Amino acid sequence: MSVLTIKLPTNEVSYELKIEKGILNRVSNEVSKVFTGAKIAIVTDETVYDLYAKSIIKDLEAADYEVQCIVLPPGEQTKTFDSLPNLYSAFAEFGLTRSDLIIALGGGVIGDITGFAASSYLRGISYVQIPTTLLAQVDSSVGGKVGVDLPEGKNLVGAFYHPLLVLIDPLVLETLTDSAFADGMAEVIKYGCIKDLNLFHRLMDLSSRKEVMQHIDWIIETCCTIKQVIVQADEKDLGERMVLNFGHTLGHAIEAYYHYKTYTHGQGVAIGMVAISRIAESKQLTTDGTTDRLITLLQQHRLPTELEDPEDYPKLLPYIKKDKKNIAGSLSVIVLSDIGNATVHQTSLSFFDSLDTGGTT
Ligand SMILES: NC(=O)c1ccc[n+]([C@@H]2O[C@H](COP(=O)([O-])OP(=O)(O)OC[C@H]3O[C@@H](n4cnc5c(N)ncnc54)[C@H](O)[C@@H]3O)[C@@H](O)[C@H]2O)c1
Ligand SMILES: O=C(O)C(=O)C[C@@H](O)[C@H](O)[C@H](O)COP(=O)(O)O
Ligand SMILES: [Zn+2]
Repeated sequence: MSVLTIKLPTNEVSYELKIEKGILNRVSNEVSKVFTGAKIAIVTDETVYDLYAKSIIKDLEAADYEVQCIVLPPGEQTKTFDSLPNLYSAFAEFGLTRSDLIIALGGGVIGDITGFAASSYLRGISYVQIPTTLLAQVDSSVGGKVGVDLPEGKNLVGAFYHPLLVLIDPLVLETLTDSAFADGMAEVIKYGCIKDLNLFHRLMDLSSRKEVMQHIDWIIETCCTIKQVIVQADEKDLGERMVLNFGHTLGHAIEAYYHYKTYTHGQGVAIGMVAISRIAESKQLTTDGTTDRLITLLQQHRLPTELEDPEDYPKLLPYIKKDKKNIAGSLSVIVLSDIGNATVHQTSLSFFDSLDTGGTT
């Protein structure tokens, strides 16, 4: 088992990320080390419920916890404000108190909405993340960003609220669809781009999902370690943490413009990383050839690199304006100086003037 400890000096929060094949068989044992209450509400989606929730419920009940499972529809459409009242009511009907626990069992959608519900129910109740997608295991379950989407923009309502514990079982990745697996690879590739040339090179040597899975423990640990270091240095996203948003200014705009139906988060980020790199390269902010290297790697891992309809690029501008990194008229965009090195670049909307061609001038 690999254990990473996230320590946040600002408010003395500290929690462990445990990565181990088969750890899902011992949830009650791991939970009992950090939680002494009686009731546990599990929030999951229909797909994950059928695959994994039933045995976890059995295990927790056998350990004498009183368990209630709340099952939401799968997909990004669930990560909205409208899903919250049902969640809060289910917690209240179950009689969940501040000494009880919520478990988020699922991908990033379940982790984000459940974490937000946990942050606000009774003004804050403890929760545990059990991420079941690659994306959630390398990114969304770590670092405490929780929230929901609005039609106006992605993650526009949320909080920083850290879990008590994160349990990562790489075995559950076997049941992901190829598309969901590729979504996670978009964030893995992002880590290589922003911080780790060695990771980028290793990913170039892996061309199939099977090959990636042969190195999955190392990949998850490497990504989580990068995120751990960044989050510890800048928990509230005021500086260095913004590099984790590489590709997201456009990615989030893409998701919102298509009403969270056409492109997944991973796909949006993949297309966003390419477009921003093209623009930055044309402005000599990024080393020549970087975008081509990125495109090759993304395609190798079955990710899109362009919008299907290039005429839609300029339509993203209204959403770019609403990006959370924009403060008092100044836009922060994340650019790579080269692979492995990202910086926060202060600019204005004119940075995106060549967006009508996806960044190609
Ligand atoms: N909080 C953060 O720091 C952070 C970071 C990155 C992404 N996110 C958010 O995460 C979300 C995307 O997460 P995602 O890609 O995990 O999507 P998701 O949660 O929608 O999961 C994708 C699909 O996989 C299914 N699934 C989950 N686990 C499975 C398993 N083990 N086997 C088979 N099917 C499984 C789900 O039912 C769903 O249909 C976005 O909303 C994004 O904004 C948040
Ligand atoms: O943890 C972070 O910080 C990130 O930016 C990670 C991103 O991959 C993630 O998609 C996050 O939810 C984006 O946050 P937002 O603040 O841009 O909504
Ligand atoms: Zn992301």
